[in-house]
Amino acid sequence: MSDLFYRNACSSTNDEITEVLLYPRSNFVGLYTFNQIKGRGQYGNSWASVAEQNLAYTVAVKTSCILHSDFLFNYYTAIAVQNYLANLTEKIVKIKWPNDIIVKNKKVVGILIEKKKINQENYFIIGIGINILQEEFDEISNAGSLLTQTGERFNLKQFTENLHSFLIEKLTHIPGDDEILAQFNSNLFKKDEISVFELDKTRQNGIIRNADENGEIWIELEKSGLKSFYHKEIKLLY
Ligand SMILES: Nc1ncnc2c1ncn2[C@@H]1O[C@H](COP(=O)(O)OP(=O)(O)OP(=O)(O)O)[C@@H](O)[C@H]1O
Ligand SMILES: O=C(O)CCCC[C@@H]1SC[C@@H]2NC(=O)N[C@@H]21
Repeated sequence: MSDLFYRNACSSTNDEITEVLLYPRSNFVGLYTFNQIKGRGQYGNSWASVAEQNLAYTVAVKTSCILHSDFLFNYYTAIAVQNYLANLTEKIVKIKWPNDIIVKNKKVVGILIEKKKINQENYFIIGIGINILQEEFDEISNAGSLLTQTGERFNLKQFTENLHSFLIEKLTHIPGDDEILAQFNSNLFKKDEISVFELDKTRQNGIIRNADENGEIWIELEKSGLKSFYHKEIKLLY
């Protein structure tokens, strides 16, 4: 059983879902809008949305339903969204570590997972922003939408309802840690390709090898060999 709520406008769906969860609900509660006004990204960044073009969606899941470590749960959410998009398009859909979704080299999806206690219950609050119909990304150079990257115009409401059902199915059947890691690594953006990174304010070439069970990424760097990094210790430039 699930509930999916719609609002004409929201500040942030990750914040407003708290109000929805004050009342007894099913195990998976979704809230979405096509007009998010104060979207939040990772590390306190803001998440930009153009009204009636992009989706802001949050699904809340009781943490008691989830046995995995936080970052494996993060990885699994990214896999689920990647799978959903890959089923909709022939274009290449990848996961940029740790959890951005890239379609044909542009960031189309951002995911922000937070933990909150509401009414004595602990939740994973999974916020997913998807650029769907937006055509111009003047200030965000690496961003794109499903329209710019696939040429397809998806119906916003249908897209959201199908996404919600798909995610619930995925979150109801979470595989083991090894399987999550294997699926994550097989969809990793730039895996085994020469890339340019920024590390300690300098640039160097390297090759992404794999994400591991500790939440680190292993990169073979031209100058210092194979090393592992946590998020924000190294930046993939291109
Ligand atoms: N609608 C949007 N689509 C794509 N990116 C957006 C959007 N709105 C805001 N952004 C922000 O643009 C920035 C660029 O994304 P990018 O993936 O380069 O940053 P990042 O996630 O901080 O990078 P990294 O994980 O490599 O350190 C991010 O801060 C992202 O949150
Ligand atoms: O890449 C990122 O920085 C994460 C962006 C997450 C954006 C989504 S949109 C729905 C939910 N509500 C928010 O305020 N943020 C998330």
